[in-house]
Amino acid sequence: MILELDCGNSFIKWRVLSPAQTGIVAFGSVGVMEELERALQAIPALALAHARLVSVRSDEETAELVAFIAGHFGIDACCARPELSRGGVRNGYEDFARLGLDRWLAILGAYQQSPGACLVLDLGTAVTSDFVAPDGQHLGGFICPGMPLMRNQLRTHTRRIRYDDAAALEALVSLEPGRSTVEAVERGCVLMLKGFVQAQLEIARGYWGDGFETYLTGGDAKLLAQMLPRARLAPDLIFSGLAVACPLP
Ligand SMILES: Nc1ncnc2c1ncn2[C@@H]1O[C@H](COP(=O)(O)OP(=O)(O)OP(=O)(O)O)[C@@H](O)[C@H]1O
Ligand SMILES: CC(C)(CO)[C@@H](O)C(=O)NCCC(=O)O
Ligand SMILES: [K+]
Repeated sequence: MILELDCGNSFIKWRVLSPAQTGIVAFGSVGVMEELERALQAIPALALAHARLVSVRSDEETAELVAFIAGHFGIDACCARPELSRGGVRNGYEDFARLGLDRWLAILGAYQQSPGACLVLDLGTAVTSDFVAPDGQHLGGFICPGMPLMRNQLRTHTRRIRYDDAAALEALVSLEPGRSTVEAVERGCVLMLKGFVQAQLEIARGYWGDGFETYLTGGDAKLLAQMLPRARLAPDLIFSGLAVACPLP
C-alpha cells in the first residue's frame, strides 16, 4: 500500500492506495500529525510499502512528517521537490524553486490528464490560479486569500463582525444580499472569489479562446463549481501530480 500526504497550510490531506495503485483504501483530512497517526492506526491490515508527500509548510515541519513516517512504518517518504520541468510541463517562475509545490503538482496533475492548455484553480487557505500553454509551458499565475483568510481577517480586524463557522455554512444557501452579518460576510467573500475566477477565465480566453481545460481543486472548490459548468472538479488533483513527481521506484 502507498501512503500519500498533501500538507497544506491548514490541513493535511491523506490517502492510502492499494498496492497496485488501482484503488483508494482510505482517505481523510486532519489538522495535526497526532490525528493522522490515529486515523492510520484505525485502518485494518495497513501494510505500507511506500510513501510520498508534498508540503507547503516549513522545512522543519516537513522533516517532522518524514521522520514520523520513517519512525512508524520504517519507510523513506519521497518528498516532491521544486523542478524546472517534469511530465511535459516547464516551470514558468523566474526562480522555479519559489513556485508553491502544491501549485506545481496541481499543474502536473492537470497536464497529465489533458496535455494541452489549462487553467488550474486551487481554493484552499489561499486561492491560486496557474496557466499552462498547450506546449506545457507554465505561464505563471495569481495568489489571493481564500475563504478562511478573508473571513478571519474581517473577524479579527473589526469589532462587530462575530459569528462561528457553523453559521458560515448555512449562510451560503443563496447569494442574495445578506440580511445578517454572517450572510453579508460569507456571501461577500464568495462573490470576491467569483470575481477572481471570472478574471482568470478572461485571461485564459484571451490566450486560447475556448481551447483550454479548467481544473478546480481545494476544499472550497464546490463553492464555485456552479459558475464553471465546463470545469473539471478534481479534488485529488494534487495527488495526481504527486504520482507524476514521485513515481514509485
Ligand atoms: N472536509 C473538509 N475538511 C476541511 N476543510 C474543508 C472540508 N470541506 C471543505 N473544506 C473547506 O476547505 C477549506 C480548506 O481548504 P484545503 O483543505 O484545500 O486547504 P488547506 O490545507 O487549508 O490549504 P492549502 O492546501 O491551500 O494550503 C476550508 O475553507 C474549509 O471551509
Ligand atoms: C500560495 C500557497 C500558500 C497556496 O497553498 C502555496 O502555494 C505557497 O506557499 N506558495 C509559495 C509562493 C508562490 O507560489 O509564489
Ligand atoms: K492546496
